[in-house]
Amino acid sequence: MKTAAIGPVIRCEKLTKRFGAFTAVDAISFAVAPGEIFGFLGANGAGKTTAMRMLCGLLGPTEGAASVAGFDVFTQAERIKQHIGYMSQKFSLYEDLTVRENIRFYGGIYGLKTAAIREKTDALLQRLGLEAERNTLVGSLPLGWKQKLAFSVALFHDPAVVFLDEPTGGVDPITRRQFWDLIYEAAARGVTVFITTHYMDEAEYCDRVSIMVDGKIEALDKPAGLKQQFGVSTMDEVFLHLARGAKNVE
Ligand SMILES: Nc1ncnc2c1ncn2[C@@H]1O[C@H](COP(=O)(O)OP(=O)(O)OP(=O)(O)O)[C@@H](O)[C@H]1O
Repeated sequence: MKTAAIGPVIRCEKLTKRFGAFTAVDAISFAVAPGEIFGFLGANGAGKTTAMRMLCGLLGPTEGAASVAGFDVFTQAERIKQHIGYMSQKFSLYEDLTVRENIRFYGGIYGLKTAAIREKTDALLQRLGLEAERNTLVGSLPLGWKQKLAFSVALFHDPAVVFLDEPTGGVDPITRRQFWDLIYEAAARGVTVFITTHYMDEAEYCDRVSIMVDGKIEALDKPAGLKQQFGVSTMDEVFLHLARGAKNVE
């Protein structure tokens, strides 16, 4: 289900969220192109999850404007939910269901027909190299495999955009790199990828990276551009440079 909209798939203009007197997301503006891999970085408490929840149609903004896949976050939140995939830190696969049962369950939730689910399941298992594990309980899979499966399930209904909230927590850089092969494949098919991460190796893999500090976007560019801007050689240093001045660190 791709959007017919031409131009940015995600667009924010001074998007703001206040909780009482506290401004968690402070007038952020940016646009993300179709097929782009957009890294959304910031220290704990910077406001990333709040911003992401607004873009997913899960939390009403206070002010500003934003659209995702051509739908308005204020008035068309339900339409947004149909056109996005979402993978949270604690991805929502059922540990006590098998690989195949999980895929069938989510395919059903996304409204796919049984025949389509069967066909797509076979293709998915083949792509992930999990054919032999189709009847294995998800709870007994290694964490890296669960993450890959959760990502694939988030893409099962062919969304225009996939939001990934720290999708690779707790695995080693090699397993993260394998996960990123799947991200690149999805982006090459035109899926827009919006990803939060605390791993700077992952920041390097993004097309562009924004860095949020105390609710504001303090920097946004390609990784090479950010390093040049701050006169440093790693994304770690860029991040430390910006996050050091933060007030709302949790
Ligand atoms: N429902 C809420 N009510 C009041 N304050 C909130 C609420 N949700 C978030 N906040 C505050 O907003 C700020 C931003 O939180 P948010 O979870 O968006 O940060 P984050 O950048 O995603 O951090 P993390 O990396 O830890 O997930 C924090 O200070 C948090 O305490």
